[in-house]
Amino acid sequence: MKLNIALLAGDGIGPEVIDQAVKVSDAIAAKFGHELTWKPALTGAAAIDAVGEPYPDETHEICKSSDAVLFGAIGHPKYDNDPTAKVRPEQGLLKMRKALGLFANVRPTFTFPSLLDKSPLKRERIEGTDLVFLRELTGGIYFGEKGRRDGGDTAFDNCVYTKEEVTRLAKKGFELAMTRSKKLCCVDKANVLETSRLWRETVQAMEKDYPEVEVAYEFVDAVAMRLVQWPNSYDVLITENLFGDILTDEASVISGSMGLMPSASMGSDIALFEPIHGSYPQATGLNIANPMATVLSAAMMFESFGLQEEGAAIRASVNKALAEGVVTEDLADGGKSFGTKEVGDWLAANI
Ligand SMILES: NC(=O)c1ccc[n+]([C@@H]2O[C@H](COP(=O)([O-])OP(=O)(O)OC[C@H]3O[C@@H](n4cnc5c(N)ncnc54)[C@H](O)[C@@H]3O)[C@@H](O)[C@H]2O)c1
Ligand SMILES: CC(C)[C@H](C(=O)O)[C@@H](O)C(=O)O
Ligand SMILES: [Mg+2]
Repeated sequence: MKLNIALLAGDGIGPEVIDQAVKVSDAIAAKFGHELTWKPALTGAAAIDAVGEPYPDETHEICKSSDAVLFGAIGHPKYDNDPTAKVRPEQGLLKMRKALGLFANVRPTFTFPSLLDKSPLKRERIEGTDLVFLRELTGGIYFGEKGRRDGGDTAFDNCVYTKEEVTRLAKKGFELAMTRSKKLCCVDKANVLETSRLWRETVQAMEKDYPEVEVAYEFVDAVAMRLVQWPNSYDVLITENLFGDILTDEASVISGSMGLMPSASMGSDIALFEPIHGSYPQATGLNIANPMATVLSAAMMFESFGLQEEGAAIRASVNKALAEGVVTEDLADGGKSFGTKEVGDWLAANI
């Protein structure tokens, strides 16, 4: 297969982890006879520095004309520590998601056999965990009207959802549930929020179209607790943008590290693949960041093209590295660790 992939490395550890995902993907292409063409493009703080905006038109054109996008991470402390900055790297990420129509963010949480005793949660709690969040990605409080009034002393962020936005995300959730254990959990705050009541009523109305799917409705605060208490009681979870952002970082603890969890953002045309973590600025240039979340995002990318064997080969290489202790310091428990690049080299060599 010939594939053009837009490559948005971004900031902080973004370029380091992206390099490893490219290396592993190139090893896959060589082994399985594919032709990958990488199309690098600017985003985030790096794009602001270069051209004054975090998601330039040129980057958008490159994304649109590619078969998929592989994304590292964006964000820089100079913006995090300056709440008054008007142009921010994160705006680029949000603009990109909206412009590419990436409304469904698929965030799986799973465990790795060799890491079951590395999680801060007990083995018997996490063993067998294999759940998927479908996080709504282009609506809600992230995209509602925001601003200040009263001379700047009052701030507001509106949370807005339309029935159509809920329906298209929930449809993906029901469809995914049908391919798995037919269990769907709608996570909301319908006891308080009007937008959540719209979510609940919309999902309830869709139940009749999927009679085999058992739907549970749970409040987000309770899910935050049960997720770490009984993670393997969940399978497919659908939720709005902000709840999904928070719960998926929490869920990464189950696997053992933020540096392990991949994601796919789907729309009607193009899909984007990215780790769920950020630019981890403290690690920039130190060759210590875990590249596996980005490498596994590349596995999801191959699988999205129907290339299951290719995805499986990447997952097998990651599992082997974890089992043999070829890990970055986040998983080394103070013992022997390898650099970002060395883990990437090992993964590519073991494809
Ligand atoms: N999708 C994105 O690009 C994205 C996601 C989250 C945060 N951000 C941005 O990243 C910057 C830093 O945010 P943050 O510190 O809250 O989140 P972060 O995900 O960058 O880091 C949080 C913590 O997770 C761990 N971690 C993250 N990635 C890791 C990796 N690859 N290997 C090992 N450990 C890893 C580290 O302990 C780190 O301190 C901010 O500017 C934020 O806006 C971007
Ligand atoms: C950086 C930020 C805008 C982003 C989000 O909140 O969606 C990040 O936390 C993520 O999870 O991709
Ligand atoms: Mg996040």
